[in-house]
Amino acid sequence: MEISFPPLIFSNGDSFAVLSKEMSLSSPPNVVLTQEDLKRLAAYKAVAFVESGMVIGLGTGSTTAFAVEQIGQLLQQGKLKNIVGISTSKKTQEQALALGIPLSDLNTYPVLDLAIDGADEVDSKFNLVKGRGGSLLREKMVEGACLKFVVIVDESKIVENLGASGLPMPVEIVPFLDLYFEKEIGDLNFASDSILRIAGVVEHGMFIDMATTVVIASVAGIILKHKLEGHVCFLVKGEKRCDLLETSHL
Ligand SMILES: O=C[C@H](O)[C@H](O)[C@H](O)COP(=O)(O)O
Repeated sequence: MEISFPPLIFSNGDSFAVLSKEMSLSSPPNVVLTQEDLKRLAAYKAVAFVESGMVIGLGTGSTTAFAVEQIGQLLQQGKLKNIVGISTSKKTQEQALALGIPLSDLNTYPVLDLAIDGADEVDSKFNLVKGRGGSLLREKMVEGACLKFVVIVDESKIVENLGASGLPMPVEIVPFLDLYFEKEIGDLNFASDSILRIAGVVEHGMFIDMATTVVIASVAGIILKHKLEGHVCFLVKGEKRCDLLETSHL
């Protein structure tokens, strides 16, 4: 769906400037984009993939909250119609209901058109670490059932290899346990199998080969990476440039 891009909001400390589409995108205000600004930009870009009639997986976290908010607003404005959301957490469910987004579940809709969610780490092959915000199992169930999975992150989430951040790998068990790796994770599938074999483990936070698109918001612009189509679109200060690259370069 082609929707008009919402005004870009640049913040600098306490002051915010709004760059509307009528204003020149080639000369944005001389302000620094905060991480919140970047999360919002990535989220809004992902919502452009939402079309009327779709069943949408609604992720969890501070980045996804901007996307849910935007979907709610587009529904209220009549720019989106007949959307059904499948939420991945109680928090997202509450936000979606407050915005008037109709919700359902995987029993009713076993296949979703699209899911939008944030991530804690994204590697060069679109593998993810998720769950540091406390949601993981429902995210994996919902995002494993969608045809397209758009991941929205600011540039701080990009890593060479999963585990590079040194932060805990979320593993859902009873009770909750954080699993630490001493170094970056090499063989993701081996690590996954090993963790899942531990008694009591329900699921872990590695989302291996699930994401189809990653939207990365950086101070230089928005980068769209599509895994299957094998190309990268750069949106730098509103100017769209598509470069054809081999998937292996992504
Ligand atoms: O458990 C939380 C989810 O996996 C989030 O999508 C992830 O932690 C990223 O969250 P945020 O957008 O708040 O950084």
